[in-house]
Amino acid sequence: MLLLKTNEENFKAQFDELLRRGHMDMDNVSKIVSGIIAEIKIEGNEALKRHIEKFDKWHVENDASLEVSTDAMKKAYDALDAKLREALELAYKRIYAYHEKLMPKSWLDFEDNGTVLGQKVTPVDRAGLYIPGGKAAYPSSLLMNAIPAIVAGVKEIVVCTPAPHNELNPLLLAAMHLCGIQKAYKVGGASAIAAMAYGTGSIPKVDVITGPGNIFVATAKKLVFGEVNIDMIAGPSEIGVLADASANPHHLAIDLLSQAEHDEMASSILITPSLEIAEKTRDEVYAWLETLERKAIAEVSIKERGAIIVTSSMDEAVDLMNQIAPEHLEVVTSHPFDLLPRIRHAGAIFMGAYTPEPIGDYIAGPNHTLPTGGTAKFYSPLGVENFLKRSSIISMSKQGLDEIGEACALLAHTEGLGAHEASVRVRLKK
Ligand SMILES: NC(=O)c1ccc[n+]([C@@H]2O[C@H](COP(=O)([O-])OP(=O)(O)OC[C@H]3O[C@@H](n4cnc5c(N)ncnc54)[C@H](O)[C@@H]3O)[C@@H](O)[C@H]2O)c1
Ligand SMILES: N[C@H](CO)Cc1c[nH]c[nH+]1
Ligand SMILES: [Zn+2]
Repeated sequence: MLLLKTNEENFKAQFDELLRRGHMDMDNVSKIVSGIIAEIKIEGNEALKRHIEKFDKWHVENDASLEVSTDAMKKAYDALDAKLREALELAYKRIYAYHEKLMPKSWLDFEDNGTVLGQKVTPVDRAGLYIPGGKAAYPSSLLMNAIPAIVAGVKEIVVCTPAPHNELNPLLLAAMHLCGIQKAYKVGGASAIAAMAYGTGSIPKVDVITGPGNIFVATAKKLVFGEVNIDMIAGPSEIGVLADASANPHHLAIDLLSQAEHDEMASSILITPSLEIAEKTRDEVYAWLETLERKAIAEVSIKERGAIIVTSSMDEAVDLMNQIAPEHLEVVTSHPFDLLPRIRHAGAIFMGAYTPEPIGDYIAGPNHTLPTGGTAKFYSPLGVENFLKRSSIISMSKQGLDEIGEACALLAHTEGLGAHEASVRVRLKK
């Protein structure tokens, strides 16, 4: 794990290199992914079956074996241990309640002259949810993607998730039952994204694709954008931590590893003005690492994309963190809310010593599908709005048209668009 100091001569070059490593280099994988997309476009299910055999290591007998039965979902739900079911349902309720608050409204505004302006909010007809499942199963991602779609009122939800060796995690199946999923397919990676973007014999074409995934998934979403809408680029997980001398290095270290264990390409960066916190946290990272089941993944991630930066002030730490724009940002300082106004770019912000990032991954309520690779500078967390679109409503009264029509006709005339001008002028009071 790199330990950098901002007062060192070559800091700027080292920081730029760190940013470059953290920001996903999609160009390298886009050739592979373009090939996969082209095969799905041309061959549909036949290409899907080949890709599943290659990447998920099972033989697909026929088209029907791509489907996950609702019966299997119900059986998994019924077989859940009572405590686990309670935990799943608590997560469902909290995520649902949070996303209900995000719901934008249709509205109409009545002007005195009889003109009515407004907006109509409508869910998309069909949404495709990608639920990752290569290195680990993500029942939590199923909740995080399905619930906003349900709250938005999407009628048809399609789920794609890889099933390595043709096996699906029972909690994932149970979560599908809880969310009332009717259409789910055992397909992963770029093939799944292409299948939902273009449609195959089995998988229907959708209007929007949401959900996180590895670099192949993130790149595929970028490449099919335009054919369908996408939520964002939500690739390998990231955590940034801002800490002062009040923080507990034992806690900071395991928080950094919580994201490193997702993927060799995950990144974890602590920025602090305290050299003591920096050094102790680095030692704690290596101590914790030995205890992890997913040590092999976390070790690569920490080695290649892990860093601790010591700054001369907290202001400088915040500035650097804004440049990184991490997916998750923990603020572990004695007065975290004092820093909030200065924090500009992060997918989700976790405030204070008792808000470990994983509480947001599973149960707090806000969405864990978040922008990565620096894209928190312009993307927001997944929300109901990703499943909705707005139509504007305009209704002019005769008086209303008389009041603003002349100005409109003049603008149209000046643009040289005579039909536009006449369409308004022909209705105006003589
Ligand atoms: N940003 C977020 O909101 C968020 C949330 C949860 C998880 N994640 C991330 O999701 C990712 C999950 O990754 P995963 O790999 O476990 O599952 P995944 O479902 O994203 O990817 C598995 C699929 O990748 C494809 N694949 C694997 N190797 C390939 C290769 N060499 N060439 C082409 N395709 C290949 C296969 O089709 C496989 O089915 C992690 O990076 C994790 O950090 C991000
Ligand atoms: N931290 C991930 C988002 O980057 C979400 C997740 C799901 N399960 C555990 N973590
Ligand atoms: Zn996580």
